Amino acid sequence: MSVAVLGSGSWGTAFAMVMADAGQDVTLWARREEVAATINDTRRNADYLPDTELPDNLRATSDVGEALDSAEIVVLAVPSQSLRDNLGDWGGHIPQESAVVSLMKGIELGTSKRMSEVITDAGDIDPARVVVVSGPNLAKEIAARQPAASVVASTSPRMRARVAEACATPYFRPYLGGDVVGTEIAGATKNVIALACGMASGMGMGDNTLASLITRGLAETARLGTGLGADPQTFLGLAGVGDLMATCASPLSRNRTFGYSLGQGKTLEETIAATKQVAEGVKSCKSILELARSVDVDVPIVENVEAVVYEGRSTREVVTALMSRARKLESN
Ligand SMILES: NC(=O)C1=CN([C@@H]2O[C@H](COP(=O)(O)OP(=O)(O)OC[C@H]3O[C@@H](n4cnc5c(N)ncnc54)[C@H](OP(=O)(O)O)[C@@H]3O)[C@@H](O)[C@H]2O)C=CC1
Ligand SMILES: O=C(CO)COP(=O)(O)O
Repeated sequence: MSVAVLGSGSWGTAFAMVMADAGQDVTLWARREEVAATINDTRRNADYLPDTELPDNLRATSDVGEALDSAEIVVLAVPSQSLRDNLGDWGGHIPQESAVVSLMKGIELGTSKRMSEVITDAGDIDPARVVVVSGPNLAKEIAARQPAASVVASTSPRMRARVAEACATPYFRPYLGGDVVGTEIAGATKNVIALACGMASGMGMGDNTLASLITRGLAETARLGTGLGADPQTFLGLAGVGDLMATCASPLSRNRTFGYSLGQGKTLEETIAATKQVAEGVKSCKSILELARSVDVDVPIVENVEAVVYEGRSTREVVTALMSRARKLESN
């Protein structure tokens, strides 16, 4: 199959490698010409995955028209907040019959839209063509070809089957799903919970704190998702608890690392300056909070992370705020 992957950061490159390993003919679009040239010349993405040798059936280009030409699957792997603008530039080139895959885990600022909604809006794509891939998929581990599983979700059985078939390898196992809303809410919200876990670790807190944050983080994620019409089962699966466990625990997570820096007492500005890759939760905490308020769902961990990032609250203050909330039933 002919596949275009638009975005050559950590996950775009690693997922392009997965699809090439699965036997597809893959073209990876890089916005900088020198990145495309280096990939073609050295078989490595020196900026993002320098230790990974990329297969020969993966080639790079900085010409989006060339990447998209006759693609049967178009994979989008750019930061969530730039997607709308990118689609404004690319929309006309996306082939009519292609499946359009979102790898992004974020919610758009200003509109509180999920990435599949941005794709249908800004790219003028039929929702049935959109497929979301989400799960515990830290790019560096996938690039090292360590076994992992993921959810390939779409309302269209045909489109999700096409994408799952195209990315199945001995080390990457796709599961099929129909709950696009739940899969996207799980993926975006876990980044904010990972920020909170990083903050706690940076402050020196141990495993009880992390387990409490992960468990209550899952509860508020599921509450938000079901409030938006998602299937509650999704949150117990790979895109839910699976991705939460990987991201909240791993030093490879950019969101966890960002939170850790704040927990250690670095300022927001210092932390942003030290962060070279996208940590989606930093922006999405605000859009997720707005989304939750729009459906009257309580998301206290998200709310407190947002207070640190956008309102200058200290990590100590938010620990006190979370621990002194009114008592309630665990199941509520
Ligand atoms: N990394 C991971 O482990 C995983 C990431 N994801 C999700 O995948 C998405 C992409 O993440 P990831 O690849 O890791 O991000 P990275 O930060 O590693 O790479 C971002 C990529 O987007 C490009 N880019 C940045 N700004 C723009 C813009 N305005 N227009 C077009 N391209 C732009 C960058 O180009 P340049 O190099 O020129 O700056 C780079 O190629 C995120 O939503 C993330 O949450 C999902 C699962 C796993
Ligand atoms: O989504 C991820 C793993 O599944 C990657 O998380 P980070 O963006 O925090 O690195």
